[in-house]
Amino acid sequence: MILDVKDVVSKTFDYVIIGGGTSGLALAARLSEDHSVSVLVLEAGEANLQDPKIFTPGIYARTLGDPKYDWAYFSTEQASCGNRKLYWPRGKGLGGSSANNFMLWSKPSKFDIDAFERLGNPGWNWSNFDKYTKRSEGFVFESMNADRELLTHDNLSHGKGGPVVTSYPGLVSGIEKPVQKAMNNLGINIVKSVGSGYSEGHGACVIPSTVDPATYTRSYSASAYYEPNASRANLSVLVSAHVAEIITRRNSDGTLTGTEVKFICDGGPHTVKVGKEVILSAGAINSPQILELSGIGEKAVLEKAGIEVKLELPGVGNNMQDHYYIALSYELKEAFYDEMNSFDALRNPETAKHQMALYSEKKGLFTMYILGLMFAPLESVATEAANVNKTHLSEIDAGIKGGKYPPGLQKQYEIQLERIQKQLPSCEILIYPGMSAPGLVPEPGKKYVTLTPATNHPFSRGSVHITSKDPLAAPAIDPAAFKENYDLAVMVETVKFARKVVQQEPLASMIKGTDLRPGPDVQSDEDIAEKFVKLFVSTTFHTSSSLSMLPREDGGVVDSKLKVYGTTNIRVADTSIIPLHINAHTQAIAYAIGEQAADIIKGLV
Ligand SMILES: Cc1cc2nc3c(=O)[nH]c(=O)nc-3n(C[C@H](O)[C@H](O)[C@H](O)COP(=O)(O)OP(=O)(O)OC[C@H]3O[C@@H](n4cnc5c(N)ncnc54)[C@H](O)[C@@H]3O)c2cc1C
Repeated sequence: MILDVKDVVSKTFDYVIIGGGTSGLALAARLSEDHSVSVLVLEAGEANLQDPKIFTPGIYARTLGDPKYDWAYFSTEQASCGNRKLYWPRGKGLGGSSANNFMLWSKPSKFDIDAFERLGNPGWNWSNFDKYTKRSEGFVFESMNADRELLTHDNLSHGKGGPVVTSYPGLVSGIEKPVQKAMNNLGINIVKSVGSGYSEGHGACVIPSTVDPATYTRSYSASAYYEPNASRANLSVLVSAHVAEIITRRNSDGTLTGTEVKFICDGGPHTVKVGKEVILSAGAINSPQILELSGIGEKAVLEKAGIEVKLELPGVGNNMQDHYYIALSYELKEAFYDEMNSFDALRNPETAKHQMALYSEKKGLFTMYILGLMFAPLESVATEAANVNKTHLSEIDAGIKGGKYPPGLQKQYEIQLERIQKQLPSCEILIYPGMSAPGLVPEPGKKYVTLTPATNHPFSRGSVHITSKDPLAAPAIDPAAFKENYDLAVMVETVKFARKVVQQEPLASMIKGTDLRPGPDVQSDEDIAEKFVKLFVSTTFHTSSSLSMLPREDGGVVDSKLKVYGTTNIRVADTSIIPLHINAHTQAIAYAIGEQAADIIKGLV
């Protein structure tokens, strides 16, 4: 149940979970299945339960930038992105980023998950990942979905009984098939599903979203893991409780034990006592921030911020990775308006009102969500792949041979080079039915389609660190996007491929003119990089790895039991533990991490 601050202050809870987000609530629900233990979740945001802004597909983006739902961070100035500060949304409130994400449910390739184990983490492999994602997923194949030729799925790659409901949309836009066919003309396979983990799953596909088709509302960690268990006497939640620090005791062997958690609520600082463990699930931006505020991290960072160094752990806040995307929007020809549904219509208040009335009958545009994706290796999208590899991977190779990289990073790079050699997918294109290019405004009455090229396996590594001892101050997020030239080159090639796709039939005949941005004048690789990618690229919001699960000597922060090195009872369970990024969107893995963490803490694995 949701408690009042006075019911929490100075009390003891066996497990104190910091952050009621995607992984945090999955973990809280599983731990509280054991009625003999008490679990407290401290969430900085509000409860926001049963909030139409969160649960209505079609208007989910409206929570972005609103401080009630979004931390709305910005990165530091990025030299390789036109000196821009990139907007960096993170979900705030119960559900965390599962409450404001775009709801796509995607799973990576087996190779990417098995890489976790190869990097020194026993038990973090495909077979366990598959087990835990299936434990969280409740896939529903809704028979009312008409287009069975498009809406393929691989029954075996979905969980059926889990609390997070996934489904295909009630209304399909109609643009996916022409795009798939256009991609197919360029040699991309149309595949039944990419969820099985095996590399043959590459290609153009459709994927489900976390929407319950019984109501066409978002299924997210608050509705799936918290609300059904809210009446458990041993599951307590305090919202609007901003955690400032984990208070620790030093043991005779030099290790630290978390004894209390300090948080700010109702204007004042308070503490709660830790009975057994404290688990950080504040996400890839805020979990490192809280560790640093607690005196655990890189010495220089802590000292600069005026924080006493209690435990030197240089990996904290480093090795941060992300995916990046850019949008190419196209106007559709009027002749195709009748057969194409696009989100653009919802910008008209009258149409939105009409569609909302249809939504109450589970019909119309509010039951439509993003569906089409493509995952492919560089070789499938770029005729220039061999050149790109030769030019830019030789820089990485030379760095490895010259001992430029620390040993932990070198091991990650060796795996990344191997996956490139095996031609595993790292380029992605998402099909958005409508205009979705930041800063571009659609003309009323018109319909658009947007292709969003994205890159999944950057060599660049960023960081997130505190710059002050004020727990309410935003940390400095430095993604170091395109620090490695290879990452920029892959993005440029994926953009070029997307442009080729729209020149293929049957899509070509449906498109009016060229991309609205960057437009026909921007053609050379250099121009695409300088005048488009660097100026308009965005995070895909899949920030990871800022508290990497790796051996300590490889820059790791947590071990394979998710325990922070040098501590006896502080763990991390969220996407910050991912040691090497994956070729999938990250909510499925965030749930799987919460599930696996619960089994670890319960001593089941
Ligand atoms: C806009 C957006 C769109 C996305 N779209 C998709 C998508 O379509 N598909 C997909 O698979 N993935 C998507 N993602 C990514 C995915 O949602 C996230 O990777 C995942 O949800 C992160 O889970 P987490 O548990 O690590 O963190 P979160 O879910 O972000 O949880 C962290 C929680 O900790 C709380 N917190 C932070 N600091 C404190 C503090 N000091 N004290 C107390 N509480 C604190 C936060 O408020 C939050 O509730 C998207 C993400 C965003 C932001």
